[in-house]
Amino acid sequence: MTQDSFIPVIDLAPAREGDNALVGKQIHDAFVSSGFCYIKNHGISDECITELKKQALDFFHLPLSEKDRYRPKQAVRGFNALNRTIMYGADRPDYKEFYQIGPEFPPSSGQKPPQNELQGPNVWPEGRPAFRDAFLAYYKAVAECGQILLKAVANSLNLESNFFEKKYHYPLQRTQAIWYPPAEAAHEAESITYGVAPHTDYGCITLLWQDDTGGLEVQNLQNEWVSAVPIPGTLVINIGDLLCRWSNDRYRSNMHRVLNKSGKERFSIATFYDPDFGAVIDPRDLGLPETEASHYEPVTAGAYIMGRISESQKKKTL
Ligand SMILES: O=C(O)CCC(=O)C(=O)O
Ligand SMILES: [Fe+2]
Repeated sequence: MTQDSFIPVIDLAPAREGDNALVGKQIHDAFVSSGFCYIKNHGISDECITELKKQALDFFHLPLSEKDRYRPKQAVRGFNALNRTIMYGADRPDYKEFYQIGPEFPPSSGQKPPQNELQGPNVWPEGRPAFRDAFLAYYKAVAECGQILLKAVANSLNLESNFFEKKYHYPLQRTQAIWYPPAEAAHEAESITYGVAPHTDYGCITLLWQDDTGGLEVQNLQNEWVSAVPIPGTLVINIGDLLCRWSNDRYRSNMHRVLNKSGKERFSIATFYDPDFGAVIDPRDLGLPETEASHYEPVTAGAYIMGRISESQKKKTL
């Protein structure tokens, strides 16, 4: 299998027009083997991406003391400084900074979802309305792309096209602007400092925009690292452990990592597009044949993701 077919480029345009069959087939093949694909015609405008990149880089280039005013009180909001996140199983922190936003549910919306650590007010840097506008515009645009993508994923699993819609009323969407500073000193001799240490994602689906620096690597079927090279005009899509579980292990939640060897800064935007806090994830939803036992008990998306976050935090030595 060539690297190109291992992480194929899939055109989302037919699915945007409501035709999910071809995209569903391509997604099926990609998620069974690598768990990764690129999508083009994702619908997020260049202006939207460029503006968030500009605003976020302006912020990341500020002195740490200024950025640190927006350190999260809650696990999933605001600014996270260099050397403060450690991947489960890793022996040292990731060499990255990130700024994260998530679902808010303002009282004016009239919606009363369950309150928990994954939902709540976002943190915004003072005096930077353009930062907030750019982040929120991207957050909305990437959610629209996620909804279209999930219809095709439903098709790929022989489910009704609105299967995921019913589990995504108040999605646990976390979007992170991620900055990997230049890291020459981080790659001396025997010691590797990862931008992100090898891991699988926790949730269902991840939509990633990366700049042209490179550094994202994915494990192939021989457990070798292959580069997910930047392809202009695309997003990288991968599935996480929760969709692997939901698919009764049909789909692969694949190991990946970031190694910024460029000597330059790298910028990416990761969106973890996950179901409602209370959505029940049960492999039996797939209509398993009688001969196929469900590999997992039902679990709610919120309990599962919170469990994974707190497990990873227990291992923190920071
Ligand atoms: O920045 C990237 O290219 C990937 C980041 C990633 O894998 C993650 O945050 O889970
Ligand atoms: Fe990841």
